Amino acid sequence: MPRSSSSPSEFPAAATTGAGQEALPGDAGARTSEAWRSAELRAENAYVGALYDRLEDQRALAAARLRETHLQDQGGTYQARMERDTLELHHTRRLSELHAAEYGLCFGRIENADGERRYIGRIALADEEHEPLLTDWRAPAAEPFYRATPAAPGAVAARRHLRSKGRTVVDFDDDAFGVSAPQGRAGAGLSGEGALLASLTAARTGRMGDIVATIQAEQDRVIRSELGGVLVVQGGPGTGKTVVALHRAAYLLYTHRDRLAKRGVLVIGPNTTFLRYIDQVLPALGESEVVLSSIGVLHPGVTATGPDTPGAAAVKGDARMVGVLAAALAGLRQLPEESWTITVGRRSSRQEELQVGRALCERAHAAAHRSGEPHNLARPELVERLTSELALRIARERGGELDLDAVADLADALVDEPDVQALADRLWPLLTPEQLLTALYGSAELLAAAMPDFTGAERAALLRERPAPEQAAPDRTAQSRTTRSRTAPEQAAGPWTVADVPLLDEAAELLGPLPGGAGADRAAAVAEARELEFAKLVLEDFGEGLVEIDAEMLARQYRGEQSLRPLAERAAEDRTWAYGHVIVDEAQELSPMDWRMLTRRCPGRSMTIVGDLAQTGAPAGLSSWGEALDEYTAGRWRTVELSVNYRTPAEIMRVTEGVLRTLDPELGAPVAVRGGGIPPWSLRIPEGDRGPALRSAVEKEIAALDGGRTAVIHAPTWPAGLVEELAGLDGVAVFDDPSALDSPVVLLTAGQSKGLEFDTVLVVEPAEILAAHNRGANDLYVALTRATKSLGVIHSGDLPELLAGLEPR
Ligand SMILES: Nc1ncnc2c1ncn2[C@@H]1O[C@H](COP(=O)(O)OP(=O)(O)OP(=O)(O)O)[C@@H](O)[C@H]1O
Repeated sequence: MPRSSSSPSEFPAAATTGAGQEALPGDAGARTSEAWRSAELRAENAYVGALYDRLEDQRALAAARLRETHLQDQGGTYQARMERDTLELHHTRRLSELHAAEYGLCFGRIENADGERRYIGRIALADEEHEPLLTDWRAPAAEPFYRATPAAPGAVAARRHLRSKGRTVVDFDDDAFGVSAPQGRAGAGLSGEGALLASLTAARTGRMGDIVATIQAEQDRVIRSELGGVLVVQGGPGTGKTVVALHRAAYLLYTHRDRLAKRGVLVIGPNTTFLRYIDQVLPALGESEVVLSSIGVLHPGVTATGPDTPGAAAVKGDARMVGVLAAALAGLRQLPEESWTITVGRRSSRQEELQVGRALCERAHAAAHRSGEPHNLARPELVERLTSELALRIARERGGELDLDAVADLADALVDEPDVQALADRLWPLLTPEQLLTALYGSAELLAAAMPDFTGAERAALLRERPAPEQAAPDRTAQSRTTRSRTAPEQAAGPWTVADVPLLDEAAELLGPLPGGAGADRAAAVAEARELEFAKLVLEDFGEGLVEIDAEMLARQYRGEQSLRPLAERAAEDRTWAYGHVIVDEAQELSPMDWRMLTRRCPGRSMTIVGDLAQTGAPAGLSSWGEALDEYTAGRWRTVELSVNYRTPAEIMRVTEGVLRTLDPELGAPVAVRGGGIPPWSLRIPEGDRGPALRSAVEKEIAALDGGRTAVIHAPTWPAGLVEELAGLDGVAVFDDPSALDSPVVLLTAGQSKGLEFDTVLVVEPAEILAAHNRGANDLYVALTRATKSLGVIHSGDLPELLAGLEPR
């Protein structure tokens, strides 16, 4: 190990009592004495203080380099400007990484039997002779800090967790291994129990924090699992799936930066409130290039805001919708019964009327199909076939010798004839994804033709008789480029719902870009390729170390596209962006159509999928992982299970047992890591006019709260009046409110509470949550497992038998 108690240089020696000394934990007297702890604390503070000094030096250095880069001549050659911008980005990132390490810079150390020790922290620091002072938590050398257990200590003889306030170490816990290892929780495999419990019992802030100091061994195995293939992390509530997935993102970017930084890592969460809940974790770990998104905003240019009935969501999520969209598109490509009449040469003295028969139209269709291109890109083949046949016919009808060059010129001229364009629009309309979906939802006839395998009720669930144009969100720019297309409906069926988004994405695959749209111009693509080659040469000059800068990014910058913008922004607006790794949280909620969209974003199939099948609430959600994954990665996905619940106290988990049994008698709840001391309770309120009764019961509970965050969780079927009754209470925010998580009390449905946690949870009318839909029991299980401290259930009717374990008040 690099730094031992006899380490050189003026850097303070680490605390002197270590595993190499006989006095480790077994010598209880020595280890608990106040004097010994104070001396240890002083030594740790000296060491950590010096680490902060070193951090300051590094910051000053990075800031100076950044300043130097700024001061460089702003002119210069193309290459010089590229180099300067590249360096500027590099130094800016380094500086933000150093700033992110401020809080809890160093949080632990390990020691081997020879007394050699290694300090573990948020980043790596070395002294001026490049001797390591602090090991990055993601480095292989830090792994034993997380993995060592009393049963399998490996080379680790002692481990210490440091607890700090600001830059001061205020306390520490020692785990010692070997013969003198204490029994109890540490014997059960918990690492850094004191630090862990302090973090678990702290009041919630409405934002998830990082757990870098207290990652447990089973979680560390997930975090450091290899990059390739699909890793499924199944675990009950509170087992740390979300937080572990986020740490895995940071770990993967550190370990495989050359492969991942340029393509980025995408994290998918269930909704924007959830994304806000987790959005500070990665920046705190020094990572700003991870894209946080949800299904509802994954298709560029669309933000899902509309609601779906459970029936509509189930149909839209069905894998058969792939065929439905293709059939709907085919249904919009018209053919004449016999023939259509068009007039050409309207603007000249030589107007001619032409009959365009069905056979010619079919040949034009066939030509477009043969191109193998997506719909919009195939249209030129159709137009080519039409105009060349029509030109030939006109030439023949005009008589005289057939001049092939003249025929070709005539065909070219026909392309711009309004009637020919109108004909092409009927035969093969240019379409945006929004227009295709709007056409489908707006026509019972098209739904019937495109959905023969669905029931009448399923088709009716999609029908929107009265589209709401004022809420429509079509791509107006795209539409204006397609002014020739008149066949497609002009109204959109917005607002789009979350379940529409993968359908829009699928439609975009089928349709391809519009002429003139991004990606459609092949000449521009050639120019782009040339610039890309040049940018690659510039990056080669820099050598390694600037891997986070992408040649593509540089090339775009000099095309005037400001591509040194954060990766998150560039990726979010590019539908064809291929991420290096995709992490999906609450993955059990995703429909087959969602999976199709996501796997398109990850052609390399390097994915981490975390979820809990017992919590599936979505109508098209999963009952098994194979349902989603076999189609895309058959035989290439692996599963790990997390088994310890860090969130929910044992008393609350006992109450959930009945609900879990109804979901699946085979399912076992994760083991709660701690008891909470507050027995979960139930309160019956009078049935009659329950609005005011509920209001006053909830109000009383809120008034009795002792700080922290509280959730009031209700059924999704509640009438608006009842929601308003509670939302009107002092300090209560509703889920959709952007500042909901900052409010002391949030009112939300069981489905919305997924992934979140609160100090106190009040579940109101559990029977209604159970009855709300066919996955009501899953929703109730989610609601009951959100609390870190206390759970109360308020009900007017009889309490469901499943909740027999509650103590009536
Ligand atoms: N090793 C750990 N150290 C400290 N806190 C932890 C640790 N593991 C998990 N936690 C905390 O436990 C809580 C639950 O974690 P998380 O939300 O990631 O669980 P989950 O498995 O995603 O839960 P659910 O499926 O119920 O949404 C969080 O507050 C998290 O920070």
